[in-house]
Amino acid sequence: MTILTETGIATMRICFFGAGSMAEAIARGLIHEKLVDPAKISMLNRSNEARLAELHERYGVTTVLQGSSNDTYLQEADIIFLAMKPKDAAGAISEIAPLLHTKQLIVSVIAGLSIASMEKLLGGDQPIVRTMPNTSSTIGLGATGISYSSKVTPQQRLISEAMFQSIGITAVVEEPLQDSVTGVSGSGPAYVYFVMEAMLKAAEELGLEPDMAKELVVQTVLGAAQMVKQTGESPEELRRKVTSPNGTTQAAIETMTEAGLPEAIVKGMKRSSERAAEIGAVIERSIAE
Ligand SMILES: NC(=O)C1=CN([C@@H]2O[C@H](COP(=O)(O)OP(=O)(O)OC[C@H]3O[C@@H](n4cnc5c(N)ncnc54)[C@H](OP(=O)(O)O)[C@@H]3O)[C@@H](O)[C@H]2O)C=CC1
Ligand SMILES: O=C(O)[C@@H]1CCC=N1
Repeated sequence: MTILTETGIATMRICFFGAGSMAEAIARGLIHEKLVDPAKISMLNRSNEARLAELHERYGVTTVLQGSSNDTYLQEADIIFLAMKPKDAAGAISEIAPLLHTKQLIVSVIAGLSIASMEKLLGGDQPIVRTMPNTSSTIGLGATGISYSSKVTPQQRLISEAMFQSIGITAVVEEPLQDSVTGVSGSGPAYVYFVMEAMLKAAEELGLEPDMAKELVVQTVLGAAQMVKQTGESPEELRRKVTSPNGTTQAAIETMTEAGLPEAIVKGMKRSSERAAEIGAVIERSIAE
């Protein structure tokens, strides 16, 4: 608590530029963990008023449509989260660049968007934090990769890490590794949900009622993740303990291996990482043109 108080974060105004799923996950976490008062948070989007009304209702934050009459939220914020889709990022960031000043901390969650591209778009000397969080931040179980531009001060690093640690764990990485973090934990929750979807489908095909199937599958995934965390044993060791020689699990694992499951997961994760780099390159080219 002392470190958080020292950073002065409780007195800071935070503006989310882009009010979608990721912005909500972070804002909810910060509010729920009592790191920031909702009165200090503003959330802006481009057109979706119903979404803004929902966020205001749910969290008590100030919500506004981005536009000239609302510039003040961006101008007065101490911390600005950039949280729109990558395709909207270049246009949106260059539009607000003239409003910003160099004391503001810019925190991006945008996949692929490099610090160099943001520096070009902002055209100023703002300290920039590039992050790759995930949606589990909503319940305080996020995993966020963090990289800093050379302008970020030690105090601003503390603030950034405190914010993301309040909603999960953090890993400070060299910027080139952010695309790898995207492939691992940024997109990661979706892989687990994808596996769960298949497990649910199979459970129902095996005759279980949907509600019961869901309860069994969720508890199995939760228990398995907690086993890795709490026992300190590797997933491989734990898998071996489930697998009796010539038993049911061995039969399942052999079938899944023959069907190419391990390779498919590795290939998919590498593709996510590669896609993050592609997205970043597209933005970079659009700025250069
Ligand atoms: N979802 C995830 O799991 C993760 C997402 N990310 C990154 O987070 C970013 C946001 O993703 P996500 O939250 O899923 O996206 P969403 O589509 O849910 O939200 C994007 C938001 O940005 C707003 N927006 C778009 N253009 C502008 C603009 N010009 N000015 C102001 N607001 C604008 C949209 O408003 P409107 O609807 O009104 O246009 C919308 O509220 C992406 O860059 C993604 O790469 C990172 C990690 C995980
Ligand atoms: O799918 C995406 O592009 C974003 C980035 C990581 C998770 N969701």
